[in-house]
Amino acid sequence: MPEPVLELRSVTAGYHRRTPVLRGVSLTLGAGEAVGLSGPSGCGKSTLARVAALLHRPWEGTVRLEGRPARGFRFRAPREQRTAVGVVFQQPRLAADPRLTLAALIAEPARATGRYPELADRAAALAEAVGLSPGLLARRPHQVSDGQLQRACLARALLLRPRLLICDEMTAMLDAATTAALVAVVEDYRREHGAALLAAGHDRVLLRRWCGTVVDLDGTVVDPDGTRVDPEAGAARQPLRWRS
Ligand SMILES: Nc1ncnc2c1ncn2[C@@H]1O[C@H](COP(=O)(O)OP(=O)(O)OP(=O)(O)O)[C@@H](O)[C@H]1O
Repeated sequence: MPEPVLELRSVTAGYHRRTPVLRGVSLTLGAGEAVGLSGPSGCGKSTLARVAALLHRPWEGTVRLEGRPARGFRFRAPREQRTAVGVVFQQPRLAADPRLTLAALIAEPARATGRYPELADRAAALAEAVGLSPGLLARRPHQVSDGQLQRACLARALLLRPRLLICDEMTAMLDAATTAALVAVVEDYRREHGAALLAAGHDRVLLRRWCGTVVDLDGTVVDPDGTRVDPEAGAARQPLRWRS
């Protein structure tokens, strides 16, 4: 059996020691699997996404990527683990260097890993796939809309061909047309590369259509037709324990 792409075991994490946001959360994501993460505002979806992306160090528990324990978080995360995960956040403006043109923004991971010339064609192809014209690619973040900037952020997240894509409320600020376009780009990418997806969001309808399986952070699993698979866990507000 292949190793899961992502495995969180009994993760406890937060920002203030006395009030952890995540308590004993476990989640396993197999290769090619798509799981949606829902739950009320402030329940810890983004925190979980950041732990999984090695951007936030948990206080307890383990994080494994492709079978290997996380060897560090944030700037200490080793490059091969960091680049195995692509992340798109809710607010593109907080995730984009305002000095870069959109073309340079998309190519940023290639430059950071010394693979720029090699991946220049792929960066251009991704820019086209997300619907950015050459005119828009020459602009800087303050000269484009949130939706246009988010398109660039998605292209950037896919550049190094991550095995796991984490979309943390990627479409929360976008209109229906942009949402549909970006979801389609993610789906094409996953079909082509067999990548796994962890998508956090408020829009249960979109998450169900997109991911098939949606898990509430309170432990409730919701299957594609909206039925609660495990109502007991939800009622008891058990920590999330999702294993496919
Ligand atoms: N950097 C931070 N410092 C301190 N507290 C934080 C920080 N980031 C988040 N929190 C707190 O942690 C809790 C969980 O936040 P998180 O953003 O993970 O929730 P969420 O489920 O993603 O919420 P939303 O759906 O509103 O985006 C909240 O109470 C929030 O106020």
